[in-house]
Amino acid sequence: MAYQTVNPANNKLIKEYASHTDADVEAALKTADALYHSEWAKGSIDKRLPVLHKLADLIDSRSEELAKIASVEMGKLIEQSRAEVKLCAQIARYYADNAKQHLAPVKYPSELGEAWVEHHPIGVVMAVEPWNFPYYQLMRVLAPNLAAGNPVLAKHASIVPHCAETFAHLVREAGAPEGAWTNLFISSDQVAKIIADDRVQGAALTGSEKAGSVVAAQAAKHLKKSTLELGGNDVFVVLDDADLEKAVKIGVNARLANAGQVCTAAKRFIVHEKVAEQFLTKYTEAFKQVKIGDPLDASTTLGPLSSKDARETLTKQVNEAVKNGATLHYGGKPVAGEGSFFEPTILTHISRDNPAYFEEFFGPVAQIYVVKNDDEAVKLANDSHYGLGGAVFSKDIERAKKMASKIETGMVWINWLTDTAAELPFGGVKRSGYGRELSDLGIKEFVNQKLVVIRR
Ligand SMILES: NC(=O)C1=CN([C@@H]2O[C@H](COP(=O)(O)OP(=O)(O)OC[C@H]3O[C@@H](n4cnc5c(N)ncnc54)[C@H](O)[C@@H]3O)[C@@H](O)[C@H]2O)C=CC1
Ligand SMILES: CCCCCC(=O)O
Repeated sequence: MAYQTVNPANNKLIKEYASHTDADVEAALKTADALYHSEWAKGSIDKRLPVLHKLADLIDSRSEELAKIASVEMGKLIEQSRAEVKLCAQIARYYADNAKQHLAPVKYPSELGEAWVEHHPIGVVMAVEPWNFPYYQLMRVLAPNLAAGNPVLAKHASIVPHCAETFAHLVREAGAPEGAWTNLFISSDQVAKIIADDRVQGAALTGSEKAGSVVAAQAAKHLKKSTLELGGNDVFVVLDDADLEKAVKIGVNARLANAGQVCTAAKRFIVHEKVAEQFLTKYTEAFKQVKIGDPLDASTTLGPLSSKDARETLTKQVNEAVKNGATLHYGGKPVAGEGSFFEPTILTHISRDNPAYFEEFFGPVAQIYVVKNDDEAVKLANDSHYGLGGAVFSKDIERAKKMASKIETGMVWINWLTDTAAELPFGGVKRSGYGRELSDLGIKEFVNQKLVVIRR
C-alpha cells in the first residue's frame, strides 16, 4: 500500500512517503503500551486535558496551513477544509472541558451497599481511518482516548499521508508524550498483526463495509472491542408542507459538500408527490449553477473526487443505474480534462430491482424518489441495508418528529442536513456499523466501566 500525495484536481503526484516496517510497528507498540502502564494514563485526567486545550489552540493558529494541506491532498473545497479544521479544534476543546465530568464515577443506588461505576482506560487502541475528513476522523478518536488515557496507533488512508503526518506532529507539539498518538504508514496485514497483539485492546474503524467487516472480524477473533462508522445511504425527506426553498438549498449542500464524499450525505431524496415537480425543477436549476474547479479557488462550488479510482467507481455506478432503467435527469459524466471531476448528477425513476436502489453513491449523484404519503416515505427510507443518518423537512415539527422516530438510522435531523458536533453522538445501525463517536457516548467506548461496591 503506497502512501502518497496526489492532488486530485490535476492528478499530479506531489510526494511519496516511506512505509513503516515491522520493526517500526513493534517499537510503536512498545512505546504505546509502556505509556498505558505509566502514571500518565493511569493517573489523574487533569494531567492529560491541558494537551487537548493546547492542541485546539495550535490548530486554530495553523488553520489556513492545515486547510490547504487537506484541500491539495483530497480535493475538499478550501472553505470546507477550513470548517473541518475548526471542527477539530472544537472537538479537542469539548473533551478538554467535559471529559472529566463524562468519566467521573457514577453512583448506583443499591440495597446491597454503596455502589458506583468508575471509568478506566483499557489500553492501546488501533484506529483505522478514511480520507474524506482527513483531520476530523483522527480527532474523533484522539480527543476522547487521550482524555481517557488510551494510547492510539493510527493507520490513515493511503491517499492522505500529509494530513496524517501533520496531525501527529501537532499532537506531539501540544505536549502529548510519545506513544499517545502514533501515525503508521502500514499495510492491512500489519493492521491485522497489531489488532492480534496482546498489548492492543480495541479497534476503531471508519470506512467501507468491506474494511469494517475485516477489521471487526480480526478484533472479534482476539476478543477485542471495536467500533465501526461505515457507509450510509441516507434519506432526505421533503414533505408536502416543507419550506421548499430551504429544502432545496440545504439539499444541494447535503449532496454536493465534499463532492458528495460524506458517509452522512443526503443520497436518496424522498419527495412528497404534491411538491415533487417543484422540488426537482428547483433542485436541477441549482445543480446547473454549480461551478466545477480547483478546490483552492474560493469561487469553486464543486471540487474533484478524491482520486481517479473513486471517479471510475462512480462512473460505473451511474452507467449501471441507467442501464437498469434509471432516468438520467441531469449530469452523469466524468468531466473531461485534468483531475478527477464528476458532473453534479440527478437520477430519477430508480426501481427496486435496479442495483442503484441499494447502493451508496460516494459522489455528487442525487437519487430522487416520489412518494404519496408519510408511511410510504418511511417504508422507502427503511428499505436499505444501511442505517446511518437522515433528514426530514416539514413545517409540522410533531409530524417530522414522528417520522424521525420511525426511520431506522442512528441519527435524524429535522429541517437540516445530517451534521455533526462534538457534543452530539455520531453513528449508525445495520450495515452502517455500531458504536458511537463524540459526546459522552464516544468517550466511553474504550473505557472499563468498572463497578465497585462496599457491601453493607
Ligand atoms: N462512515 C463514515 O464516516 C465513512 C464511510 N466511508 C465509506 O468508505 C468508503 C470509501 O472510503 P475509503 O477511505 O476508500 O474506505 P476504505 O474502507 O477503503 O478505507 C478506510 C480505511 O480502512 C483501511 N482499510 C481498508 N481495508 C482494510 C483492511 N482489510 N484492513 C485494514 N485496514 C483497511 C484503509 O486503508 C483506510 O485507512 C465509502 O464508500 C464510504 O462508504 C468513507 C468515509 C467516511
Ligand atoms: C460533517 C459530517 C461528517 C461525516 C463523517 C463522515 O463522512 O465520515
